[in-house]
Amino acid sequence: MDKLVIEGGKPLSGTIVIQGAKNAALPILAASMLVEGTVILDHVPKLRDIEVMLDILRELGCRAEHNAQTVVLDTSALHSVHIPEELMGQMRSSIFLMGPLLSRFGEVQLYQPGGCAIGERKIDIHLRGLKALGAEIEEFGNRMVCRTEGLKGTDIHLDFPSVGATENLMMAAVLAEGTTRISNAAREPEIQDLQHFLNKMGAKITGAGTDTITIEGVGSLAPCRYKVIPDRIVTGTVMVAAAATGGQVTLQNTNPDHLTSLIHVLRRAGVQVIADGDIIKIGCSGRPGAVERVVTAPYPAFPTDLQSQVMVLLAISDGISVMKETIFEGRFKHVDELSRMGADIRVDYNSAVIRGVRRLHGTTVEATDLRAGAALVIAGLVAKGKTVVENVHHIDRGYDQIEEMFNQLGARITRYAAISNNQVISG
Ligand SMILES: CC(=O)N[C@H]1[C@@H](OP(=O)(O)OP(=O)(O)OC[C@H]2O[C@@H](n3ccc(=O)[nH]c3=O)[C@H](O)[C@@H]2O)O[C@H](CO)[C@@H](O)[C@@H]1O
Ligand SMILES: C=C(OP(=O)(O)O)C(=O)O
Repeated sequence: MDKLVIEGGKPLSGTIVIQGAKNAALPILAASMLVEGTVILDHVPKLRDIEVMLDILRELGCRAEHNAQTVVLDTSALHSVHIPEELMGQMRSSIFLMGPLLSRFGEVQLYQPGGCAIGERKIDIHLRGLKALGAEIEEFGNRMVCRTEGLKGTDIHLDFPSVGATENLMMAAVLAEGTTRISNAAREPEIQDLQHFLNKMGAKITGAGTDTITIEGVGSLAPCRYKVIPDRIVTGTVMVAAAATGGQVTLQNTNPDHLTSLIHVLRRAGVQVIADGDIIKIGCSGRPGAVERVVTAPYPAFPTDLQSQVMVLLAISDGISVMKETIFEGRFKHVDELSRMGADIRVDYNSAVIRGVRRLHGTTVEATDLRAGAALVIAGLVAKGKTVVENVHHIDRGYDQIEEMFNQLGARITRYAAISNNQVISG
C-alpha cells in the first residue's frame, strides 16, 4: 500500500483550484444509465471511486472514457444488469446503480455494497423505497435480485434523510409511471446537482434542496452534457489545512454557500474566511481558538465528512472543544492516531472532548478511512518533524493526488508507492 511522508511545520500559502465533487459525480454517473446515447460529464475528478464506477459501467456494456476531467459515456450497447460482486464490494456508491437499472431495464442483480468502515451503513431505506415503487427484491445472503413489471410513482417517507437513498429513489422514480413524492428527503447540495442533471436530460423533478422532492415520471430522457459542482469536502479539507498550519490560501472553483456551517465553525475559532463569488480566502495567524461544541448532522448542519479534519484544528487550539458525531458510529478512528501524534482527545460514546495542545509531533500513523486519512495528512502538515501516513488508498478514493494538491501550496509531501512485498519506490 502507498504511504505519504510529510515534513511538517510549514504554513500553506498560494492559490488552488478545487476538483469536482466525488459525491455528486458518482450518482450522476449512475443516473446516466437511465438514458440511451452519449452523455458527457465535465469536472469529474480522477479518483479511485470514479474508476471503480467506470469499471462497473464498462462491465454492463457502457463505453466509458475519462480524459482530463471529462467523462464520455456511450450507453447504447448496455447489455447486462448484473454488477460483479468484486466491484460492488469496493465502494458504497455501487448501490446507486440499483434505482436506474431497475427503472430502465426492469431488473438488476447486485450485492451488498462495500466502502469505508465508518459504521454499519445499512441499505434498508433504499430497499423500502424501491419496494414502495413496485420493486420485488429477493435476497440470497449477500446477493440481491430485483425485478419489476414497471415502477409506479407513490409517496415515500424516509425514516432518516439518507443521502444515498434519496438519490437512488429519485433516479428510480424518473421513468416511473405517475408522480413520486419523497418526504424527509436529504437536502445535500449533491442532491440538487443530481436534480439539475436529470432535469437537463428531460426529467421533471422539483424540490431538491428541501425536505420534499417531487418527481413526475416521464417516458424517456435525452442525453446531455453536464458540469459537476465543486467538491465541498475537498474545499473544506484545504480550508482547515490552511487554517491549522497558520497559512494564507485562496481557493478557486468553490461554492461558499455549501460550506456555511464550516465557515461558521472556522470563524468561531478565529480563522479569517472571506467568501467572494466562487472564491474563498483563508487566513490564520496565531493559535486557533477552541470551539465549544460542533455537532455533525444532515445538511445544512455540520458535515460528518469534515469532522475528522476539523478535529485536527481543534486539537491544536487554545482551550477545550467538544465534537459530537451523530451520523456514523465508527467515525472516530483517527482519534487514536492523532493521540499518538500528541493530541489530547477523549472519546465518550459519540462525543470527543478535545483539549488543545500547543503542537503535534510526527510519527507513523494509519489512514483507516477516507476522511480520517485526510485528517492525518493535515496533522502531518501541522506537526513538528516527519509524519508517515500509511494506507493511502483510502485517501485516493476521494482526493485527486492529495500530495500534489498540498505541495502546490508549499507543503512537503512525498508518496512512496509499494510495488511488492517490502520493496518501495519513490512516487
Ligand atoms: C457517495 C456519498 O454521497 N457519500 C456520502 C453519503 O453517504 P450515504 O448516502 O451512504 O449516507 P446516508 O445519508 O445514507 O447515511 C446516513 C446514516 O443513515 C444510515 N442509513 C442509510 C441508508 C439506509 O438505507 N439505512 C441506514 O440506516 C447510515 O448507516 C448512516 O448512519 O452521505 C453521508 C452523510 O452525509 C456522507 O458521509 C457520505 O460521504
Ligand atoms: C464516506 C464517504 O464516502 P462514501 O459514502 O462513498 O463511503 C466520504 O466521502 O467521506
